[in-house]
Amino acid sequence: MSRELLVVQRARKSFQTGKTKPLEYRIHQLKNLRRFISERQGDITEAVRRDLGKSENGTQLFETLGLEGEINLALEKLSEWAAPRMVEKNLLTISDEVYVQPEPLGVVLIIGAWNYPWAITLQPLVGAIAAGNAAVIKPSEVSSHSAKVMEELLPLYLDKDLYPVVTGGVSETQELLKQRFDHIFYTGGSAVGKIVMAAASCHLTPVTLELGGKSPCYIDKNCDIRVACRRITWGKFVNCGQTCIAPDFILCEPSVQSQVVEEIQKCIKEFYTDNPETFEDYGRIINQRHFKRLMALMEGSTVAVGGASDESQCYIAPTVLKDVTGDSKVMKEEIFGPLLPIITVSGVDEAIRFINEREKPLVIYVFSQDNKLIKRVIAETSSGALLANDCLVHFTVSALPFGGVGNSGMGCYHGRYGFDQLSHLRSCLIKQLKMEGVNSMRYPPHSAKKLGWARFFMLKQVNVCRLRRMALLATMAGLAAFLVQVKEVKYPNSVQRGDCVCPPGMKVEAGSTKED
Ligand SMILES: NC(=O)c1ccc[n+]([C@@H]2O[C@H](COP(=O)([O-])OP(=O)(O)OC[C@H]3O[C@@H](n4cnc5c(N)ncnc54)[C@H](O)[C@@H]3O)[C@@H](O)[C@H]2O)c1
Ligand SMILES: CCCCCCCC=O
Repeated sequence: MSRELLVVQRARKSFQTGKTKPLEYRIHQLKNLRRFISERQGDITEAVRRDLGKSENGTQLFETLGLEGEINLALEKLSEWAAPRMVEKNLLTISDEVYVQPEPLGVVLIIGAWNYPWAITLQPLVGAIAAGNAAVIKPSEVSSHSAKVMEELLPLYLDKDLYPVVTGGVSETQELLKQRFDHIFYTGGSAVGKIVMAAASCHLTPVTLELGGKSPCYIDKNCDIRVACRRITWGKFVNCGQTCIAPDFILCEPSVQSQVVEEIQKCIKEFYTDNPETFEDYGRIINQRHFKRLMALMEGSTVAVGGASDESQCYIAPTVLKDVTGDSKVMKEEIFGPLLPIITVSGVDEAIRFINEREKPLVIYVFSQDNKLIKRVIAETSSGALLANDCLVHFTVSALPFGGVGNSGMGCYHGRYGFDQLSHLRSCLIKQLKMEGVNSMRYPPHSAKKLGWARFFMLKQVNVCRLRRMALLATMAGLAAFLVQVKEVKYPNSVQRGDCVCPPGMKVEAGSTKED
């Protein structure tokens, strides 16, 4: 019996005891997860430094801050998210109890990626715990230090049977994928995404695939190019470009290309100094395989900024490539590193065409002062998300579903979306055994008359909230009418001005009510 099978069996057995059902239990585990992050911040930071060369503050900013926010939100909203959700009814079900009851799915497999090894692996876990699931956590073997710390320390805080960490590489992941799960939440590249989905299909297990792709960034020539370039430089070179939502390439008109290059060059210097290699807030490429892949991607393109590298350090300087074309090597795959190609287009029409000829990206970025142009790009393209005049920040908005579309993924999470993604939204309808007569319209023998009634009863939607509001208004109106009558009896000579009723003894003057 494999270790992976044992772990999944243990998680399922524990889940089946029903201990994750009470919200108090989930809250307790979420609080423990929060405590893990605060008490073990040092271990986390050190692991990420060793994996990706990130600084302490950088790790807090990009790995654990968002995680804390997601936990806090789940703690605050859990009772609301988990409560029955009343829905609109039709006339046929008007007297029934009709609602959606979120319920846990069972055992979830979370497969993480290496680029933000904590945020990417533990954020789905927040949703899994909140929704009342067990979860097997498989961190990426590529960020090996983070995986080790997660394996050693997380069980000190969370229930070991319900939330086990399984480390290992491809063979361990494939062994896990043979097991039966109730949901698989995978973050990583599209090629492995297909392997995951194929494996899931054997058990008809639903999947969330958080994938990547080439996210385009269009700069309108009429925008504030200096500000645009600051935000793009930040979004691209943070974590050395190893960010799923980093702007992959720039599209702009030829007339602004050199200004864009100049501004980005200034920002690189301002953010990372003249020598990013020795600057603590500029990290490293994860490993030599990716280093070599990135160096090869540059072949055939003109370096406008940067280009320096050191293989022994897995260092590649923030680099801008100019006059790149759609056929260049760097445009053949997701870059996922600190190379920023610029492709010139004749304007927004060509930019939209260029985007639509390719796979649907995780994000489209547009920098423009023209709201109509932004809305046009929204209307004429498709992507997981669209951001105008900034980069990355949508990841921090828990109220927005985070996820891809088409080749950039399926399903979404963050905040309530994470809870819903890992819940079964169960339809519940509770009817009484009374009023059987109403049902005759749907029983055989069928007739045109019965069909007419069925049309009326089934197609008429009733908004219960509106109905309640109307009932409340009617009650208030009734009450007001009653009070007026009482007053008429008590103060027969009272004066009414506008909606103010004055008892006798009060004289009404223009703009005020005065006592005699
Ligand atoms: N959408 C998002 O939220 C998001 C976040 C981070 C990264 N990404 C994407 O992830 C990609 C980078 O990650 P990666 O793919 O290099 O990560 P990776 O190599 O760490 O792989 C991800 C996971 O898949 C497993 N895996 C790898 N090969 C496998 C195989 N043959 N069979 C079964 N399992 C296998 C690994 O063990 C790992 O746990 C980029 O495309 C990036 O855009 C997306
Ligand atoms: C504030 C930005 C955080 C970015 C996290 C991106 C996750 C995908 O790689």
